[in-house]
Amino acid sequence: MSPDSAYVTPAGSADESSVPVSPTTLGLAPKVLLHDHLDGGLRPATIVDLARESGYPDLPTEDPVQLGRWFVDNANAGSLVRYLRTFGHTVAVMQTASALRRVAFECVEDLAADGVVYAEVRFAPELHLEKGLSLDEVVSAVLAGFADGQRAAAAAGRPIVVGCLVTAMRHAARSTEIAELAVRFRRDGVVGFDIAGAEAGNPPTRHLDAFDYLRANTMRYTIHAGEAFGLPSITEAIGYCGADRLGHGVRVIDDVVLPPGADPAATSFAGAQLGDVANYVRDKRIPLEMCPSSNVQTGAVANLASHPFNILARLRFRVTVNTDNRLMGDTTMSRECALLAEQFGYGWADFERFAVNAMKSAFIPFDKRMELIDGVIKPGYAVLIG
Ligand SMILES: O=c1[nH]cnc2c1ncn2[C@@H]1O[C@H](CO)[C@@H](O)[C@H]1O
Ligand SMILES: [Zn+2]
Repeated sequence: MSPDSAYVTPAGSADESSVPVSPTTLGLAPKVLLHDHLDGGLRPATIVDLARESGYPDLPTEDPVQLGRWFVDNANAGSLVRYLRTFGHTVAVMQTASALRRVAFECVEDLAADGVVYAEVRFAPELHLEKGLSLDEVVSAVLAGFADGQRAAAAAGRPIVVGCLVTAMRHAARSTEIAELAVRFRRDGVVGFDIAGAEAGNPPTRHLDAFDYLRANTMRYTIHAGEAFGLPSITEAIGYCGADRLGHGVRVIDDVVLPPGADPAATSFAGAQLGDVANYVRDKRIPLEMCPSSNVQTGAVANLASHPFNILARLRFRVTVNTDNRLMGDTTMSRECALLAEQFGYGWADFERFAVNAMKSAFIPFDKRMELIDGVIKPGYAVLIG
């Protein structure tokens, strides 16, 4: 998509003083990102540097442009399991404190440059122990990089607040240890916990001890659910495991019956019938961390046009827009917004709602969320709406 192609905001959704919604202006809008993987967002040139430094011999190419292409091509796999294989190369070069700190710093720099004002970035500490770091050393290195990045972004006039989520891999058996790690670092920048990895065959109920521990310690958590696997995974994540948010959650649409012939890009879905699970998710305002491009890449949806984002947004589920993996999707937060604008005709009021939804759903304290909503997000969209 060319950076200059502007869309026409649908008639009636904005007045004439409004700045047009385009990839460029979306880059300026204050955005809130809740679902972004640290090991899915490296700059290709950094991977090449780190591979050279550490003697990692297995990169498919040392040309950063071709390497970036390689990740996208291989992540366009139509299957979550194949998509996840590409992480072998990024995780391989993130095995020292200095590499982790650099990747975390650059992540914050890239998000701030894209107009993200609040982000929760996640990664799985257990994957970064190959060269002898301890779990605590891994988390400390990443938090140091986030702190460096936030200082640099503020100095550059693009302030951003970043919280860290620690992820446990759902096929492994370390989730309680990782939950304890999250709680241990709660005063230092870890704001929550997550489980990720191949969904089929690894239901969230395998990790009930970890979720019990987190709740007993009043720590918040999200669960990747309803991405590669259907509604039962969502039912487990919320009903048995008590997830505060759902990573993706797209399959909640399986519990919504639309009137015959409904167009997924419509502006209203009057007459839609929600089942018990969909009602529970909507009634309890359980945030859906939706990642449009990633869902197409893994085959969770056939294409963007058939993505349930718009249906769920119009039915007033608490939808949020996210990147998942910027490297594998060759994407950014503003690009994900631009794709949605193009597909579903969203204007600034919609993007403001998605940003406020995400900010309300963040795992930082209420007063900090309100500061960002009232002090940054609302004034930012007021300028764009005109
Ligand atoms: O969309 C996803 N679904 C499930 N797991 C994922 C997704 N994206 C990344 N990871 C997994 O999370 C780990 C920690 O960041 C990554 O190493 C990858 O295996
Ligand atoms: Zn994810």
